[in-house]
Amino acid sequence: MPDITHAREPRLLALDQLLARRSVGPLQEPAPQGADLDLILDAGLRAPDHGRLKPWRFVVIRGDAMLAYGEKLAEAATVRDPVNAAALAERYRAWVRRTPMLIAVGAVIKPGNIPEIEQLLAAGAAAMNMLNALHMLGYGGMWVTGPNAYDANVNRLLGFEAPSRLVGFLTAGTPAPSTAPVPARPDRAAHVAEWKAE
Ligand SMILES: Cc1cc2nc3c(=O)[nH]c(=O)nc-3n(C[C@H](O)[C@H](O)[C@H](O)COP(=O)(O)O)c2cc1C
Repeated sequence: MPDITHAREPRLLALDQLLARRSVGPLQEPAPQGADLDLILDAGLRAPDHGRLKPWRFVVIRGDAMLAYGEKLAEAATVRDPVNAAALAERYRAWVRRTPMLIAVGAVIKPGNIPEIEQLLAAGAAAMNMLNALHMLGYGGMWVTGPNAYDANVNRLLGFEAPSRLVGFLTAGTPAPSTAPVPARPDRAAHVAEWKAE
């Protein structure tokens, strides 16, 4: 990242950080822990939430539990997709071995006036806040879903009984050296319009 600390007025430094965020695939140890991890989780808990339902639920998976979690994913794959179970099991085992930490993010859905989608969006906003916090603290991570995020057995394993559900997993760790080019950011004009009265 370019050294922008002297080029911008102080109130824009956080925004510069935000604009520089990108997802990081290859990660290495250390993963955030202690006070850093608390800050990241607290950032998640600052997400907006209609009706103050506090639907956010974060499940941290790390250390030895990562390997055990990989075995559970392998079991879930056997039920979900028996034909490809062996290949999927190997893929998930390899994935947990190279992932320093996971934060599973979901919403505990409460019945009532607040539509389910708004509770899921609140969980999504929490995920985004945590990705930004990871980046701002010098860590890296990426929001991933895939079949496990939609698998009832995996949801249940992590404490999400329908209608409560996962919105995804955040990988978390320290960015590994990478030569992959940084993708260009979207063109603002392609995504923004201004509505005007006729
Ligand atoms: C809800 C959601 C689910 C995602 N699931 C995956 C996934 O399973 N695998 C993947 O490679 N990228 C997934 N992505 C995309 C990456 O997290 C990331 O946003 C993308 O690679 C673009 O990188 P950037 O964040 O640096 O722009 C997902 C993104 C979102 C918002």
